[in-house]
Amino acid sequence: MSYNPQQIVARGPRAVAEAAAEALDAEVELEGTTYSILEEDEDHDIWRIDAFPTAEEEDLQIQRVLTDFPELIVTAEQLADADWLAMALSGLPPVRAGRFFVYGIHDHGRAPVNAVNLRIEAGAAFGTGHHGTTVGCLIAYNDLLKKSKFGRVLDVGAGTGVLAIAAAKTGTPVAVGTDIDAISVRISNENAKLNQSTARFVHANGLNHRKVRSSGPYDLVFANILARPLVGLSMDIRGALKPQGLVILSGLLRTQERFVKAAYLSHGFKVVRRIHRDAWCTLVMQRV
Ligand SMILES: C[S@@+](CC[C@H](N)C(=O)[O-])C[C@H]1O[C@@H](n2cnc3c(N)ncnc32)[C@H](O)[C@@H]1O
Repeated sequence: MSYNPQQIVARGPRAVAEAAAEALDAEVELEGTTYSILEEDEDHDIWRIDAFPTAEEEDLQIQRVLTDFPELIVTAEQLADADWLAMALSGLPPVRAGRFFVYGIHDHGRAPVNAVNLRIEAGAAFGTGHHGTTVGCLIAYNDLLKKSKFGRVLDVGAGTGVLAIAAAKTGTPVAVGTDIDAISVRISNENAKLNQSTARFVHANGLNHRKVRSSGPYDLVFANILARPLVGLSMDIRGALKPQGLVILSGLLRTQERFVKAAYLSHGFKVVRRIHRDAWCTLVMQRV
């Protein structure tokens, strides 16, 4: 029987929600699972995890991990088929991160005149700007832009394309993105057109594509994936960067910061900055 997609929501205090997020991340079988952790109610210390399983086994495994945290109140809602993720995200508010304002169709008309407006439709791709990792990348990039311009930017694991589109909309003439997921590549290219940006996306595992090689070397690489693939890609990212080039790494939990940092330090990078957001860490590192 086919699986009816559900949205699993778990609410509780920050420390418990963060511990549960770490437990989800530690499950190898859940490596590809889409979930987010956000502060819902600051006054009452209520944080929430939203998880979007796509198969029965994944659903059961998420629920099993969450039962180890009895302080969390867990609910599950049945979602309609097809564009279930877009539907789940359609009620989300727009996000402001530095100069960037990320919004969906439902907030068309609310885009401020003094912001770099990024209209991002999620469909089945990750990266509406609501996740701590995406926000971390946008904030890091926003601050780098105060001092530098980036002629060539690569976005590894583009999702909706939000980061490469942000680069193209802030003066980067060459912005290229890759994703291992063909649907994300299609959505990213659609979002690039929607935003009248020159960013272009190709289907690739990591940096392994002719267009990635021919468009480099890069001044800046974004890589918002997960800790283990980030470590695996560290040599390729170094090879794609110009000397003194920067990489913005995200997708790692705070608890994984040391592991990822060590790999990049050993390949000739230095730490420029780190940003903590929710349970997540964003690292800015420079090729030395
Ligand atoms: C956490 S999302 C980030 C999306 C977007 N860049 C953002 O910041 O919101 C990670 C994306 O990386 C892609 N991905 C995972 N492993 C990859 C790999 N080895 N090569 C390319 N893309 C990969 C996933 O398909 C997913 O779309």
